[in-house]
Parts: sequence; C-alpha cells; structure tokens
Amino acid sequence: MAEQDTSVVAFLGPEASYTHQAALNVFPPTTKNTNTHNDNNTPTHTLTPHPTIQSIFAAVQSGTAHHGIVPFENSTNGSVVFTLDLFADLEGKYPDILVCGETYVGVRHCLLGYRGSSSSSVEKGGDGVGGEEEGEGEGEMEGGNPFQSIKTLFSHPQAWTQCTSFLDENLAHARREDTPSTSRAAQLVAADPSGTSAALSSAMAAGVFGLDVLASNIEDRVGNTTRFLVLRKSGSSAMLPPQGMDIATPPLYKSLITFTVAHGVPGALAQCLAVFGRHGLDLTSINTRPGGGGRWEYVFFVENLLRCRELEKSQF
Ligand SMILES: O=C(O)C(=O)Cc1ccccc1
Repeated sequence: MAEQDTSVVAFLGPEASYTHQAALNVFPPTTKNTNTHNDNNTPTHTLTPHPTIQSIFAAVQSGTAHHGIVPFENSTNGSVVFTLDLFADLEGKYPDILVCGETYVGVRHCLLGYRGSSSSSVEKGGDGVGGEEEGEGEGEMEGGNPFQSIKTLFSHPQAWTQCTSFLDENLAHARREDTPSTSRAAQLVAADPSGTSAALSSAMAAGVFGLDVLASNIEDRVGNTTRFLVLRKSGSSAMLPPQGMDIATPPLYKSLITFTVAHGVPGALAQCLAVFGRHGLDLTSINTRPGGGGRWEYVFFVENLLRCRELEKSQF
C-alpha cells in the first residue's frame, strides 16, 4: 500500500458469493468521514472479484492484491480441500502467503431460478423469500413436484453436500453442474433463457442477478456456517481494518502451521504434536492432504490457539 492508499482485497466472485459476504464482514463498505477512508477521503479498500480460489492466492503472492479472502471450513461438511491444497503449495508457487485473520458467515442456501418457468404455477402466495421451516419449498403442488421442470442445477461443490435432504427429496431428477462459486451458479442461471436451470446460492445473489427465490433455508443443518481466512503476503504492511476488542477476554492468537513428517518413522507425528502441548498451545484442528512425495504421504495442517497471557510465558 505504498504508492496508493487504497488496499485491494481479492475475493471469490462474482459479487454475492459467500466469500464476498465474508469480505464485507472484514472490510465493511466505506462511508464518508469514517476511518474506512484515508485523509483524501478516498476509500481505504476495494473489493475485487476473482474467478477461482487459486487466483486469489496468486494475486496475494504477486502483490496485485493486499489481502485475499478464502473459504477454509464448513460446519456441515468440513474442510475446503481446494484451499488446503493451495496452502500445501506442493509446487512452491505461493511461498509468501500468510493468514492474518478469520471471519464466519452463516450460510443459508436458497434455490434460485425463474418462477414463471419452473414453479410459478405452484406458488403458494408467499413472496418467495425466507421460509421458517428447514428446506421449505416456496411453491407446493398438490401431489406433484414443484421443481419438476428444473433440468439442470448449478452450484459450488461444497453446497451440494450441505443440502442433501432437500436435493434428494425435490431435485433427484436434475443434472448437477459444478461451478467455481455459488454466485457464478446464479449468474449462469440468470443467463439461461430456457428457464430450466436453477442454482443453489444465496438470497443476496437472487437480488444481484434478478432471480426468484424458489426455496429458502434448504441446508441440512441449522446453523450451517463457513469459516473464511484472510490472507496477506509476508513482509507486506497491509493492515486489517480496526476491529472491536473485548477487553474482558485476553486476545486469542491463532496459528495455522503446515508440515510433513518423515515417512515410516514410528512416532514422528506424535512427537511433532507433543511440541505444541509443551508450549501451552491448544491444538484446535488437524487436517491432512496428500503430499507430493509419494503415495500415502501427507501434508499436515495444525491450528493452535494461544491466549495473550500464555504468549508471554511461551518460549517461542
Ligand atoms: O461459492 C461461494 O459462494 C463461496 O464463497 C464458497 C462457498 C461455497 C459454499 C459454502 C460456503 C462457501
């Protein structure tokens, strides 16, 4: 951020993806005369959509973006393996990527499409938004399936396994096509004149792409939440906007560490993990992905939590 005062934030686009919503949490919309503007009153950050998670890593590594926002894990279906594989960085393309923050987004999936073509004839008077019941269809047809005319469904792979019950009950007949994001799915459906496609996406995407909400809250589990990480490049001075801090609780420091262990050495992983305990680090998650060395060799990802008090005592 040396020459220009506007920080660039890369997120998984297009607009209205859940990653966009995460980016808005961390970098809220700028308004005049707040500390989200610099002295010249220009916005301090610009959110820039990227087509893939890989492109976000590349933008942060090259310095084109000062920060990146990437999905990391979901409370229903676990780790986002695309992101883990980029952190594993088996080809050494992203050596300077660091994690400097996190944010959580409640993920309420909707079925988006054009009501006229698929379920308008079966709409039951609602406005199409926000049913109270889990997996509630906005339109219901006596004895029939209101979504029968939907032939193709678009969404991000993570979304399919967060909505299994709704899909099994209502859309088992439809062909599924993976998209790089849920908002891209909505964009594709908006551009399909046949009206026989639908997207699993957000209510925000319905507004942005002019689609109808055919069903809402269709995720399997109440409280479905995705955790996103904020990336920056090591050595950069890119700062996160100031966040409120609860002074009653000492700040928590989280770290994400990636490592491999010698293959075929008994106890090698246990020895690595014991180090964290010895230094008062609370191990909060452990993940693995295939490593580059050979079959059944792994990269490990460990997250630790440390309170400020322990940091002072720690010998790191
Ligand atoms: O596709 C999106 O909207 C994303 O931001 C990735 C994602 C997909 C499904 C759940 C949460 C995040």
